[in-house]
Amino acid sequence: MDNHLYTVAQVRAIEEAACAGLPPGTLMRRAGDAAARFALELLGERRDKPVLVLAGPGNNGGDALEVAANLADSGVDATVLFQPGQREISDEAQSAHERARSGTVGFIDMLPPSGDWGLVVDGLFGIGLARPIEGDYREMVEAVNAMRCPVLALDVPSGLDADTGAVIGPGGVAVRATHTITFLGDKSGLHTLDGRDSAGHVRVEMLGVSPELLPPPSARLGTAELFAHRLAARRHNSHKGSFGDVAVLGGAHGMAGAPVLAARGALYGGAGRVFVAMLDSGPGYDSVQPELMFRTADGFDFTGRTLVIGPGMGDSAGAMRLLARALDSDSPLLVDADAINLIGASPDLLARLAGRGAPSVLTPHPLEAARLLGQSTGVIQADRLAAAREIALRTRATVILKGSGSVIAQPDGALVINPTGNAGLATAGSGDVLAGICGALLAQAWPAGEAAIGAAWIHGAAADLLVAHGIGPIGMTAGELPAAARAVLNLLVAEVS
Ligand SMILES: NC(=O)C1=CN([C@@H]2O[C@H](COP(=O)(O)OP(=O)(O)OC[C@H]3O[C@@H](n4cnc5c(N)ncnc54)[C@H](O)[C@@H]3O)[C@@H](O)[C@H]2O)[C@@H](O)CC1
Ligand SMILES: [K+]
Repeated sequence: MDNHLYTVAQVRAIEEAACAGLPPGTLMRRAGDAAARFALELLGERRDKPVLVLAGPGNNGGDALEVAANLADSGVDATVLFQPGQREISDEAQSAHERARSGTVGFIDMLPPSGDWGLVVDGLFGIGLARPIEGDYREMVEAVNAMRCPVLALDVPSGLDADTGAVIGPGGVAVRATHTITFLGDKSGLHTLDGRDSAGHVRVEMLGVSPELLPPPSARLGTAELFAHRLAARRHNSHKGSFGDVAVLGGAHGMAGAPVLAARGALYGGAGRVFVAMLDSGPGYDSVQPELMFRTADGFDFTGRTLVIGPGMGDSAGAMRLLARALDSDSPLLVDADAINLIGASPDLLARLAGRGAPSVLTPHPLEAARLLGQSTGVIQADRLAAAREIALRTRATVILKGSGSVIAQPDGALVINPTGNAGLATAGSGDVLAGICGALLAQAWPAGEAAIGAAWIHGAAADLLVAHGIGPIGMTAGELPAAARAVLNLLVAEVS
């Protein structure tokens, strides 16, 4: 399947199974063929420009040597900088080396100070990188990252952990590629944390391996197909009661903006009616969005309403009481921001969350996730998939761990990485809007898992739509997201109707 993600251990197992039925070197040759074709595509009209191929000490370097030989066979001026290590290279890489040497490939042993390359192919390290990149290799990576031309990474951008998306450190570096062709299965690390910046556009090349050899994926990449069956055109004969009520609970004194943004997210996400139940006295209405109904949280009836709790809620005793009441309710519940911090500090609130019967979604950013697990943010970011899964297991809730490549984890351990969105979302209030959109989907009776996957996808696609119209990423504001999310949602519904 297109959206399956595998761990490095799984890819190694796929390789082993595939190799068993093939003559030696077959997979490397296939990788070299596919990557050379991709390189030619990227060169396009600029085939007269020289291509620099960096080949490292392992089989990733072998792939690179195959690419160089293929490019030379196609008439491209290919130059290889081959940097073997202390150890002997594999037989396959040795054959690739001999092949490249026997043709018109040029070999250099250091990078020229300048070069007008049409493309750089990064074949320094793949899934076998075991420690931070240092010395000559580091200089090569830094030189590539300073170049302006397209960079095609083979399998994995050198320096990146293909499982976690972290730059392998301490003090490591990673290639920032414009494109990555990844072999024998897509990998989670290309899509979260530093993965998106390092990998660029990812193409998956299965090297002709039979689908029967593939294990169940360890995670999936989010796609609209994962929630498309929840998208339905609205019946003419419907009314506001048909699409559920959302109540945003939060808004301590001086913090009314966050719940209002969440409420707008819920309104544009299609909820029938949206309330803002303020902890402390706040605005009586939103002059930009007068459709929102303001109430005081004290005594507000939760019955039949989807609750979004936390935006701008603070950590007062009143906030804790309100949260306990929401957790004990039968309402679908989205827990965000300050409410997550309160749960992180209180085993009692955590137990109430884990014991809920109604759907629950948690939307922590890495710092909130760290508080929940009693860890540092560094530990969370070092393995975002593991952290999201652990929170989902402990809370029995669906979790959206926000950040580049948000990770959605279900209590049964299933993982999805959201592929939409851009750096414009790194702005105050964008998380509040996400919470509101997810609340709206819950209110429209989407199960928690699909609501979380759908909300993350739509929220990111809204930001992508804004960028496509020149609104961001720089200067994009959270207040611009709800209307864009509405456009995305209606486009999706039109596509499936
Ligand atoms: N796994 C597969 O099925 C296939 C793998 N292929 C390629 O082979 C790659 C994996 O090959 P390898 O296992 O040889 O791994 P790599 O080529 O990623 O690198 C491993 C080599 O680098 C050395 N090394 C690791 N970290 C280092 C560091 N920081 N500084 C210096 N040297 C370091 C190791 O000692 C070893 O020699 C894949 O990423 C892919 O590109 C392809 O040929 C196609 C098939
Ligand atoms: K690489």
